[in-house]
Amino acid sequence: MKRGFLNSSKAKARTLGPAPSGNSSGSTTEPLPLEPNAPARLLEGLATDFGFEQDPSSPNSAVINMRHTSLPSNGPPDEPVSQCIFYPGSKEVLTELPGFPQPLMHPATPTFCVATFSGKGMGLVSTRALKMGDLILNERPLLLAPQAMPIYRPKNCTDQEHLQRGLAELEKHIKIALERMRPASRAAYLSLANSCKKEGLIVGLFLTNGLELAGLRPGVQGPAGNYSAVCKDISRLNHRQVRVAMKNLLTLTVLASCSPNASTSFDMASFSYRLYAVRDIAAGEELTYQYTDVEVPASERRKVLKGYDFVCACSACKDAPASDARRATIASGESLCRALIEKSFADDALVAKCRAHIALILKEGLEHIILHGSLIRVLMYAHICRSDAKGASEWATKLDNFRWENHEDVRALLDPASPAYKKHHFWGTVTVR
Ligand SMILES: C[S@@+](CC[C@H](N)C(=O)[O-])C[C@H]1O[C@@H](n2cnc3c(N)ncnc32)[C@H](O)[C@@H]1O
Repeated sequence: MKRGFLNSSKAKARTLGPAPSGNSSGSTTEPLPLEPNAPARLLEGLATDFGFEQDPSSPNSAVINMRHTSLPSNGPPDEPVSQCIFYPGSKEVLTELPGFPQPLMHPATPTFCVATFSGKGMGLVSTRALKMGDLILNERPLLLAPQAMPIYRPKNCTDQEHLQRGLAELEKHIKIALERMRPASRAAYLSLANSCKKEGLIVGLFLTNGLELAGLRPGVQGPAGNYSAVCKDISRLNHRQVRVAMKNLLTLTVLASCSPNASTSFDMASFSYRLYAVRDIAAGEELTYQYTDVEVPASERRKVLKGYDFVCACSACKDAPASDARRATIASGESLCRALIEKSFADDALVAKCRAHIALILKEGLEHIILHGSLIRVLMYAHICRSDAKGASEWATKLDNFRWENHEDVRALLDPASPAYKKHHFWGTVTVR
């Protein structure tokens, strides 16, 4: 999953993109009656599903038959049913997964609560100390919808008109999804923050609170296949953290950050987001999430965050020249990984540079970025190549904590005495002088 909430209004306009060719159609289907809050129905599986008929009298509406689907869980009756507005084929991507939908997995003891923050509205706060890699929560979306509705674009339609039509189409579909929601889910959706008031309540809430989800539209890469998911709790995550006084543990202090302390992964099999701590988090710390690419300069981040109607006052934004320089160096780290791989991990100077790069990443509070995991991986290999199981297992342990990322399974390498080391194809390939 690509991280980040929806981008700025400008970027949203772009995601409406060129309209696919084909027949035009509209949503003529009457909304289904509200789903009764009946557990028995939940267990019937994928209970309700309907497509949209073509409407030749409405040539400017959707050109693809979107499918409204309720995705119930196989878990306890109070687990939310997700209302989904699918492109054709997306539902099948999910339902063909073994055991779909698999149950959610929850932390053994509660990890967070919702609190109100001055100037930021509500947010999430840790209620206990968390370690890097700890699961904070696992949540199924209230609503999943395309980031932008595929609509027909007449020849002389301006960008602005096209955007407005797309948003109107999106609103039409979200209204149907809201009518199909259980009352508690609908109330949760409607209680979220709206920083896109110009777009109206229904769409504004979607744009403010959606998390991008890619890879669910068969055969389509990029924005035209992307969805956005709105969740009850994860959508409450703010972008910059503050520390709140909790049980007299901490005083109120504004901490750094375009440097989030939490990150998500989307698990298709349970159709849910998992939120993980990306570094150790103290009890009472606000949980934060990145809304925009944090490797770009502060001025670019500011433009995106303007779409969310706030100016980030974190230390990286405040001391932009120094932080931008460090982040530019960090962004160049991919070439370091490549160079070390090209040298078959044998170059000690490159190994030292990778370590220094990780130190810089930690200094900037960018533990969650993909590059951090990549550097740890190449260092783990460098130790395996030098027949150093102890050193390698320390990096493997760090990599194993990257639960928010899909990386190779390193569990067999956590114990330095594991026989997996001597069998590893890199074992002993570099001679230590
Ligand atoms: C996805 S919502 C986050 C939850 C929201 N605070 C609430 O009350 O539900 C995004 C909105 O939260 C607010 N927000 C998030 N991070 C912020 C920050 N660092 N400073 C000020 N406002 C922030 C902005 O209004 C933003 O549009």
